[in-house]
Amino acid sequence: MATLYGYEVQSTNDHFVALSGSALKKLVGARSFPGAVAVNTFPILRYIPSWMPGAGFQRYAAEARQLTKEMQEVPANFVKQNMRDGKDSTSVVAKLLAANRHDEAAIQAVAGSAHAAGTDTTVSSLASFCLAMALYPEIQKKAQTEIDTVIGTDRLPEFEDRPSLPFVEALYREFMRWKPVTPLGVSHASTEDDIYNGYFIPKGTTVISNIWAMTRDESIYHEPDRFNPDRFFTADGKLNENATILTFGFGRRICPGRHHADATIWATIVSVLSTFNIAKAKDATGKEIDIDPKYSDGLVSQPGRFACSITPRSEMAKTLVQAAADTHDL
Ligand code: HEM
Repeated sequence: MATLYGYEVQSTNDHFVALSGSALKKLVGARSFPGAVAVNTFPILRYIPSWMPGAGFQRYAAEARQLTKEMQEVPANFVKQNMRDGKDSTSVVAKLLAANRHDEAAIQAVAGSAHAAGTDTTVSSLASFCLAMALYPEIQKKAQTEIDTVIGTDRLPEFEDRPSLPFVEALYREFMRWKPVTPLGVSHASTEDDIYNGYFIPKGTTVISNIWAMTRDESIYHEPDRFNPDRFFTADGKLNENATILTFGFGRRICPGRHHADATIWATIVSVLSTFNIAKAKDATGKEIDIDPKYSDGLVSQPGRFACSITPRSEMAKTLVQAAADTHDL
């Protein structure tokens, strides 16, 4: 929201977040997947009137359309007001509006799709990171030891530190593999007849990339359900060449926001690892609460809610976090 609209999200009860949350629930939920609703397979069904039994998809689509429209318009209006007040010239939408080279509907759609594509996906990957850290404390400790050794404990990590933190890098690759955010990618249709591995694929066929299966390929990932960053190291302890994050998709339509996501997610995990401990939460008797959240179906798969405890690693860590919050007026 800050990059696109120059808007700093409130930590609770944020109006814009609530609005985009309602739209995204419809856009990336289970019904959004090809084949999940009969009309996707039999397009003629779209002529069924919305009042007929079995035409729930019509009402779903109408609600999704309305929410998507609001999700695009409301933050764009916020930018326009800020520009009139002389408060915003640096957000993506402000720059595009000021350049006056595209019509406003296109600008709203570009910002809306970047926001829609980048929000739940990033949140899902960070939730899987927290889950992995709570479930595998020894791996968390190893990453923290690397950070403490390379950076020390008296400053927060910077992007320039990234090449010096190979274990954090492997940890990032591993949770993006372990729980792929988009298990079945985004479907496409073939634009012409094709033959692949002896299979005839007629023009117009829906093609689904099974990212889930790729991340579970035992010939590459031994015991694929185990969270194990060490699988990304060579025998002599160097990061291996397997740096492709499959969950960003492939080819011409690969996620264009992947560099933004990669930077955001890396910066978040390295900052959290350097300053906080993530652990299983405890019940009133002090016993650890087991966690094994169910992941949602749909275009974007997210873990259900789970309890965990997030505590500062030290007094110095508290000071660093407070100083960063003060600098950014949070
Ligand atoms: C963990 C984070 C993310 C994941 C896992 C992810 C994944 C994906 C995938 C699988 C696709 C479809 C690729 C294909 O068709 O093969 C996609 C498309 C897209 N992503 Fe991302 N994405 C993420 C973050 C972002 C961010 C932060 C942005 C924007 C800043 C973004 C913008 C887009 C857009 C606009 C498309 C549509 C591209 C097109 O249709 O040509 N994504 N993403």
